[in-house]
Amino acid sequence: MTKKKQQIWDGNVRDAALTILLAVDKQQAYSNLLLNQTIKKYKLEANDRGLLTELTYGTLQHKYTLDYYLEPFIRGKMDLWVKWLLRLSLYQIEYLDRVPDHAAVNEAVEIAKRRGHKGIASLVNGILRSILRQGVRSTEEISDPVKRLAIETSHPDWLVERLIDSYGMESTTKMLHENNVAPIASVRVNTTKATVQEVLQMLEQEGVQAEQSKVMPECLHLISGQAARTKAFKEGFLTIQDESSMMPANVLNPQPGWRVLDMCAAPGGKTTHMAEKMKNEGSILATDLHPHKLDLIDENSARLGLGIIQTAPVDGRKAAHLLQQESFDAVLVDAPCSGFGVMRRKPDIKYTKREEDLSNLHDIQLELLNNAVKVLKKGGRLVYSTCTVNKEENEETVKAFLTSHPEMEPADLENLPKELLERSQHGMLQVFPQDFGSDGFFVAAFRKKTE
Ligand SMILES: C[S@@+](CC[C@H](N)C(=O)[O-])C[C@H]1O[C@@H](n2cnc3c(N)ncnc32)[C@H](O)[C@@H]1O
Repeated sequence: MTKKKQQIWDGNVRDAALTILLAVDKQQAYSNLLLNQTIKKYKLEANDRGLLTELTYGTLQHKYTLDYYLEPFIRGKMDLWVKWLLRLSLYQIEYLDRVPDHAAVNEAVEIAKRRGHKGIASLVNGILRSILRQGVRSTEEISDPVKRLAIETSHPDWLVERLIDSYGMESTTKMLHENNVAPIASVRVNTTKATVQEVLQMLEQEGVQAEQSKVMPECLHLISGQAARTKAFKEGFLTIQDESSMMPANVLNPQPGWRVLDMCAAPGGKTTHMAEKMKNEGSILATDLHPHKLDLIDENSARLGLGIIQTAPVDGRKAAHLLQQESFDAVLVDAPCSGFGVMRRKPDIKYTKREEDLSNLHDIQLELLNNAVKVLKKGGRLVYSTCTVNKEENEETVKAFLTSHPEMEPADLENLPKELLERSQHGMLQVFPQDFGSDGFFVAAFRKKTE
């Protein structure tokens, strides 16, 4: 790419990042979906894709910290887009070594001129140059340690307090810092089609460097390159999935020939994993509340060559009325949740979830589990999982569930590596983002008593 073209694209990337940030704020749009759409629409090349992702996630991830830095330099009201432009520019100045400060300021001024007028450009220029001269204030000025941690890591106060109550200051501090670090990209090998070594070789031939995880044997960590663009992906040799999300299928441990229900299945990451574990023998009914999401499961199973998955739109809270009683050997409830374990991937969660939403989620999770029990055969295995680190949705949902279901008992978490089993207690396992660099995730296993 010529130097001139690079410069033109640089401008577009920052502008595109600003458009995404504004849509996330104003329309509560999902940052990850908008990023993917923008990358497709502008047909961005690898460098620009990387920069756009970094600018969008980085600015969102550090929003409260950036606001704390900006506050002394802003007087009076300001349009929302100008505020986001300042955050975006200050993010580059404070966190990105590869962007020279003057380039970040110049780009901001150009965008301000294009989107507004000369007056706004001069305001943006003035604020950013003052910050460059004076530097930003230290968070040491915040005397309350909870508030300081909230600002330093850019999380809402109520969430920081809640996590400290549950896990203590040390773990919470590690977790909140980890939430601002880019996740490890990982993929799951489709073991019905090839071995781990074969898929590693296929990827290498396509210029993607990867290595086998030391935790989950079917998991590869990507070192460089993009799995989604490879022939190996298109031909169904792998699925893009976080390593923690590979736990539920392993813990449920469905065997070839079983009849399995995946109650909250879309987009089918765990459904297809289970089908692979079952060597594509038996049957899986994959249901989800939202009918339009079922296509994603069908697409994924077709790509992976898995023929045992059937999809149906079912509200899990009514599953016991719609499906046959005691007809499944195993049920997976990968429940809707607050997503506090995946804030690295979806930083908007930090700012949009409200504390009052959490007990509602707990109630829905219980309803789903109540229905799962009814369709599960005696002696059958039930696994409950969430991608959150919120005790109310994890341990407390399990406790309430077991209290109201004497016919169920906690079951051993089988089929997991030693490092994970050592962390489990009473048939439950909470993984934190700082443990293995994978998502924060919770899994619990139960068995339906035979009498
Ligand atoms: C955590 S996601 C599932 C991810 C999926 N298991 C995977 O591995 O790809 C939770 C899913 O639950 C679905 N859902 C929400 N409420 C539901 C309900 N009442 N019944 C069934 N599915 C529900 C959502 O549409 C969402 O797709």
